[in-house]
Amino acid sequence: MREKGLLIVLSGPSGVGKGTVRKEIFARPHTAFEYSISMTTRKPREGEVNGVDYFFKTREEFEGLIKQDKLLEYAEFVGNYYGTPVDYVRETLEAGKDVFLEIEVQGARQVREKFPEGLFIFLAPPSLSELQSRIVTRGTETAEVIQRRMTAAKEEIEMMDLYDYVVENDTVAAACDRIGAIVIAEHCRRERVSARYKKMLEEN
Ligand SMILES: Nc1nc2c(ncn2[C@@H]2O[C@H](COP(=O)(O)OP(=O)(O)O)[C@@H](O)[C@H]2O)c(=O)[nH]1
Ligand SMILES: Nc1ncnc2c1ncn2[C@@H]1O[C@H](COP(=O)(O)OP(=O)(O)O)[C@@H](O)[C@H]1O
Repeated sequence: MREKGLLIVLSGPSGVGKGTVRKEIFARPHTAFEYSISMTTRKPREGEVNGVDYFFKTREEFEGLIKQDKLLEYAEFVGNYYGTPVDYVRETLEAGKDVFLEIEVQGARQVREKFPEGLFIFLAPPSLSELQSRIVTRGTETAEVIQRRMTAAKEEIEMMDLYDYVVENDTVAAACDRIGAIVIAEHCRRERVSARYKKMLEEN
């Protein structure tokens, strides 16, 4: 039987650089993870494409998905719903491929309950002031939303101890290198005790 893929969850406060780091990871030539595109009720930002950045949904459509149990997890974040399509994740893991989720912390906590064997990585800012300046520099939010995101960020940072690893996003390249190294190490660690090796030993 083929090994199941690894579920990799990258989370952390808004504005820490999750999207930037994720894009860089997928731009690197040797990345073999499958990115799970989320559903959201947020309006597309300039340049965002439906089915590439997100599947953009109305509130009614999103609530329909919740009722039909089509989401592995979902959360309401700063007034919008965000959620992970469960069928895509399960099918891709069953096919033996690693799935990469980039989600906020409430969602990551729900995934932890359903997939405790997942690999949970918290992306941390070098400091709170650096976090604020990244949200401001991005320029996509109003002053009021920035303030709400900063308040949320402080609570989110308190949850970092629940993760398997904390990666500081000082530079994007270094953060991506660390995440790549963690995934390689986790594969080695898990395969050491995997069913495949146990079976080989039994057969000999
Ligand atoms: N729980 C959950 N959070 C998500 C999902 N997709 C994206 N997010 C998170 O929702 C938050 C807001 O995303 P977005 O509006 O794109 O803004 P940005 O990531 O802060 O630029 C971010 O922390 C994302 O990581 C999802 O499927 N589930
Ligand atoms: N390592 C970094 N150093 C400096 N700026 C960064 C770094 N990582 C991300 N940024 C910037 O911070 C802002 C927020 O990043 P983003 O990826 O949108 O965060 P998130 O997805 O966690 O909300 C963006 O303007 C991005 O260019």
